[in-house]
Amino acid sequence: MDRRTPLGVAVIGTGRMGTDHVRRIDRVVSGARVTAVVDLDAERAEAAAAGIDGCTAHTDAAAAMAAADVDAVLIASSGPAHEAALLTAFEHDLPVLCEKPLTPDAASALRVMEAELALGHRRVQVGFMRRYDSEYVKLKALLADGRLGRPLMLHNRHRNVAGPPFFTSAMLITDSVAHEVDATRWLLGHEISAVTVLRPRPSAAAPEGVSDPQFVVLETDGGALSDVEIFVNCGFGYQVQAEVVCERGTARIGDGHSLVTHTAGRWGGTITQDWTDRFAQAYDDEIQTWVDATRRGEVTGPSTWDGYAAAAVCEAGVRALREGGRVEVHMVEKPPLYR
Ligand SMILES: NC(=O)C1=CN([C@@H]2O[C@H](COP(=O)(O)OP(=O)(O)OC[C@H]3O[C@@H](n4cnc5c(N)ncnc54)[C@H](O)[C@@H]3O)[C@@H](O)[C@H]2O)C=CC1
Ligand SMILES: O=C1[C@@H](O)[C@H](O)[C@@H](O)[C@H](O)[C@H]1O
Repeated sequence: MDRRTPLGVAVIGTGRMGTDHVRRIDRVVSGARVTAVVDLDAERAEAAAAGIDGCTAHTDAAAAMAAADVDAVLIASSGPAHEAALLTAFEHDLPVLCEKPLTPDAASALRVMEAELALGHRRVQVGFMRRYDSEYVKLKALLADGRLGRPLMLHNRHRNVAGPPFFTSAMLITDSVAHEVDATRWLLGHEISAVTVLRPRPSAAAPEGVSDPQFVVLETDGGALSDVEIFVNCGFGYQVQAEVVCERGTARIGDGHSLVTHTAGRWGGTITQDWTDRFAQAYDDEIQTWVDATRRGEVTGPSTWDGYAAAAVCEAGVRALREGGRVEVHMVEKPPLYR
């Protein structure tokens, strides 16, 4: 595309994430503008379009994607709606940034991958934004330079203040641990081969019938272990921490010590309360990188394969949660397009 023309983006889904991405494209990143917004809830779509010059509001994603001023699509609808939006975007051969999860299960992720393979070129970047977080980027670089030796274990903690009311035990894995699944694969460069889920007694803050917290153990094909404490009703803050244990040392991120105060006989800092705060820089860099690559005619970042792999691992995790024991992950062979 002409480098002087901003990329026209249709944002599908204007709930919490979609509205934040609309703001980001409109006010933070360069080289793009929001030309259409879509939500099943017409009032939400209209509210998101209000005040943005030339932005139209729709309730039907297909109508928005057919518009002449739409060059690319950002999907931020709920997970089960992603597949239909992705397939429509492929019909128009439009580049897509799709929020995680790519789709909620491995079979639908595979259908999306097959449709992209039929196009013959990559079109999708999946919204695994931790790959753009400055702390995760530093950890990845440290592991890549080999100074600490081979990684043996990765300890992850993922805590939310309170899960949404519709969250089930399985969603702790498919919606939340999905991030650690991708971070583990990306940091270590391994595929995940088996999943075990252990459950302590539920917190009194967990809704009736929801297993929260959970302790998920991921085994990798490179012989490493990655464990994840997921606790979505911890009540006190939003914390995402990771510590890698290597042959010659350890490295840790996510302690949130950017400002520590000492006063009145106490010391301390603040804890972020949600992802829009903790990962603000990561979302900004993720969307800017997507816009820049799309304007160059390239697709970079987490691919449809990565979205499929995460879905397959999470599906094994949900089986392990329900049936107990260790469940192996089965995936199709990686197609050459994603190697
Ligand atoms: N990367 C990250 O850290 C985060 C990612 N997410 C992901 O972002 C996506 C959206 O999550 P939230 O904004 O929290 O949800 P939300 O429930 O606030 O918003 C979803 C919106 O999509 C709309 N929608 C549903 N089906 C639709 C369809 N077929 N066409 C058009 N609109 C449709 C709903 O009406 C709603 O307004 C999910 O995939 C979620 O997993 C959410 C939170 C953080
Ligand atoms: O993706 C996200 C949410 O969908 C999920 O529900 C939260 O647990 C995560 O922390 C957040 O990053």
